[in-house]
Amino acid sequence: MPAPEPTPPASSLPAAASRFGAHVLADAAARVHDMTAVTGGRPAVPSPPAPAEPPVPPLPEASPAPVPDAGLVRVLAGPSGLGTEGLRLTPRSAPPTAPEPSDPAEGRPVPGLYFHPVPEPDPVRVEEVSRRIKSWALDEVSLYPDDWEEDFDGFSVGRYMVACHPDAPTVDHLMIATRLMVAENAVDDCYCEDHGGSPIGLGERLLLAHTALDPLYTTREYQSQWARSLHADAPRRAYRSAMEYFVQAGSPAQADRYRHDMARLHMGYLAEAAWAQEDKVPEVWEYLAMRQFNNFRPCPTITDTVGGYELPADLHAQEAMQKVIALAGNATTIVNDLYSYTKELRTPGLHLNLPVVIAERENLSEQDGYLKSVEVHNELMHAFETEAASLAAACPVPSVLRFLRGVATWVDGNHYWHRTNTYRYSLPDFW
Ligand SMILES: CC(C)=CCC/C(C)=C(\C)COP(=O)(O)OP(=O)(O)O
Ligand SMILES: [Mg+2]
Repeated sequence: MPAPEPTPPASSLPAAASRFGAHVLADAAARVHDMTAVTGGRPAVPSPPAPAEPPVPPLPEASPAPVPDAGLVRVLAGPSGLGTEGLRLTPRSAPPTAPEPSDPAEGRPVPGLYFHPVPEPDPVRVEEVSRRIKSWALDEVSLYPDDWEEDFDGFSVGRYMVACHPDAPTVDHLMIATRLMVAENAVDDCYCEDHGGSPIGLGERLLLAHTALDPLYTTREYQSQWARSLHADAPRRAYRSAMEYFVQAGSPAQADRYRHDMARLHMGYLAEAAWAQEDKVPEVWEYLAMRQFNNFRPCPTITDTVGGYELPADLHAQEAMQKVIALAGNATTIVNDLYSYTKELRTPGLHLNLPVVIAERENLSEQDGYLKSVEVHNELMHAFETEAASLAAACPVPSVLRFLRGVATWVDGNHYWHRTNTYRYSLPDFW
């Protein structure tokens, strides 16, 4: 992949530097000027079995330069609520967000949900990603037995990832996200949920699988036993292989960011499992805390790797960015609670999700628990957009702006996938 063209930092950098600490922004600006350093020292795309790249039509958003397109304008536009006027960078009359899909896929949105439509994902890319991910699943990691094929296809991971990463420069970049998404779901399904999962012994399984992401370093005798264990089951094979590709494509800091996000995810799975073992329905805030960890966060936070650039670690670590990421992850995950509500009602036992927990803990009907969850989601989305707009204004470094745009696009693509995945999800009859 050719290195992206360097983009000069925005002219307001000195003003932002006075608020953020000159060293942080000076470092960031230096890295933005030297974007080739980001991809120049390592392969831009993973090298394990590298199939030939088919011709992919260039996408309108493929430019590495964070020019304010519709997605970024929306981030920068911020919310419209009381007291948010000062945070908005574009006038309230800013043009509408994303174009309406020309040939909309099926599936209706949750009534009253605050979301942004996305353009239909590029069908050429969807087909190619779908073809390659199946070949990876079957030939490289032996992910599933024959009778799971329908569920694998019904998950439509190609459509999901193409919708969430429209700025990926190549299909190889999209595959980085797609493998990880499939591996993450294999762990959830096989260790925690419908495909043989259980809360019993989950801590052990998750910890051992985590070492496929964050390797064990030990004595020679035990090192080889550990290395063999990574091939022992489908979730570990998938984590190991997907991480190998990711590490080759990203920087050490990006890999470390991902490992940290996955440790968060595994901690969230454990809290959910503990409540299942105890038959406990947590308080609503406790559920929301668990769901901030058992969360889609590891997916939007790789948007820079998939986009072929890097958000520097110090800009990723700043508190305002962490808040934006957490709010985005929480909004996307409550979207899952809403769209998967009926699927989860059908599973044995009480499957916790926000509508169920609100109804139970606040003595509401199922319908009112659901409708209140829609409001919770909408407030999270507005808070995400407010905080993103505020950060974009305060720290207008090109990689920050592009990352914020990538996270916002992921949020919208995630909603699109949930809405249109009628194989997996259906809405309750509440309206
Ligand atoms: C892709 C990824 C990081 C997933 C981690 C957690 C996860 C599986 C979700 C946030 C989705 O929630 P849930 O387990 O409820 O999924 P379904 O409702 O079964 O689709
Ligand atoms: Mg769910």
